[in-house]
Amino acid sequence: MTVSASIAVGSHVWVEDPEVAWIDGEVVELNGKEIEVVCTSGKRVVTSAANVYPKDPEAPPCGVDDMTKLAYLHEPGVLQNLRCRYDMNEIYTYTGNILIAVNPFQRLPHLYSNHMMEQYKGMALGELSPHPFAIADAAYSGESGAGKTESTKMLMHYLAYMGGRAAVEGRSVEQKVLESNPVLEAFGNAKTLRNNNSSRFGKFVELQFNDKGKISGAAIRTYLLERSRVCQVSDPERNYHCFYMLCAAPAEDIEKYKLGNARLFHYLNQSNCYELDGVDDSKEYLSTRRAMDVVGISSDEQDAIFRVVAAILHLGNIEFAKVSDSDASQPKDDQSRSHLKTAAELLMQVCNEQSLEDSLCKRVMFTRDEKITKSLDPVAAAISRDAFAKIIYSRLFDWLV
Ligand SMILES: Nc1ncnc2c1ncn2[C@@H]1O[C@H](COP(=O)(O)OP(=O)(O)OP(=O)(O)O)[C@@H](O)[C@H]1O
Repeated sequence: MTVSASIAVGSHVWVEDPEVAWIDGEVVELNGKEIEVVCTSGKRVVTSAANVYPKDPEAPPCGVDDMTKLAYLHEPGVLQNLRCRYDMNEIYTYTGNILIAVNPFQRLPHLYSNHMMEQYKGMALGELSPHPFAIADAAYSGESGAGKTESTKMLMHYLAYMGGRAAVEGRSVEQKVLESNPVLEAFGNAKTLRNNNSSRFGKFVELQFNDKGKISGAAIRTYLLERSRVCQVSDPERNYHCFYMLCAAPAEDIEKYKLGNARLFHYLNQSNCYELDGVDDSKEYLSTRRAMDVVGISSDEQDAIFRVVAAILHLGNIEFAKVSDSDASQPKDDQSRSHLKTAAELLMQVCNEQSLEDSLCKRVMFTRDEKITKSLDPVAAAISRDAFAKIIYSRLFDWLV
């Protein structure tokens, strides 16, 4: 940056110095393109006007915590600011929302205590002194719909592009890695008030590279899937995408899983939202199946996955009624019985119809020397049904991951 036009006798400037990088001084003489500066060190320097930078005489002596507050954002200005702060053990400085750290070459434990974490929790960037906790907090608390998931996918695409083409049989590793996204989204994402494709779980993705810099695999860890959504959806949100996809599957699959219109299922019809703008669930079903093929989920496994999804929808439609003259409950009518039978069939080996009914309508307690079976009333049976649906969905999700 050349600012020679604004330089006059008396101007405060920065002059390059072979020993200390930049030294400040006052212009005492202008001589064509050459200027003479008396430095604060006492040294007199004659240099080209093009080689000096203006110095802000009003810059605060302790520096500023955000470089964007500097009058001049040039190299000597930036370095001077970092130095003033460093001299006061202020090793962190912002430039907008970028954090600059200067190595203090000493331990500063007071900066990283639990008390500090407590302070930064939920604070907007810039409200407190510059700190890595503030950056971590901003990254951690990116609002729903801010673009975390999409940005992660772009990053994965780029890294896969840079480190792609590892030679393996069949599909390339990077394709498998990338196609894991739509599979997880089908089962872990849902429409919320703020985001039509909101991730309802936390995710940590580790891409692994071999010694030639090619992608060799990925490890994905997920945290805390929102389970309550499986049984409870508030208008105008939706349950997890996979339920709607399966209800929009081709006719032979609908028949196989004994499904139908999403509006028929209690776990879906608590909200009036069934479709998403610009999304065709029948196409999404097929593309999720394709992504599962790419990831390496066999067709038997895919069938088992969707049987569990369908079984959950049938479970949700089982209503309970009181057995006359007792506290016990049973499926309310033929329709509920039929859903119970279908759920048991879809879950196959896991349970038969009677044991499924018992598990929903009774509670078994073990004491030291006996087993006590207690009948549940219809309200408690419905709670136990929902708990069962949530647990099998979250186990399915964990298995998929
Ligand atoms: N870079 C982008 N290009 C195009 N669309 C985007 C981009 N980032 C976000 N979007 C749109 O915004 C929506 C929300 O983004 P995204 O799902 O990434 O948010 P998020 O921060 O992960 O939210 P949540 O915490 O709810 O999962 C996306 O479904 C997409 O439609």
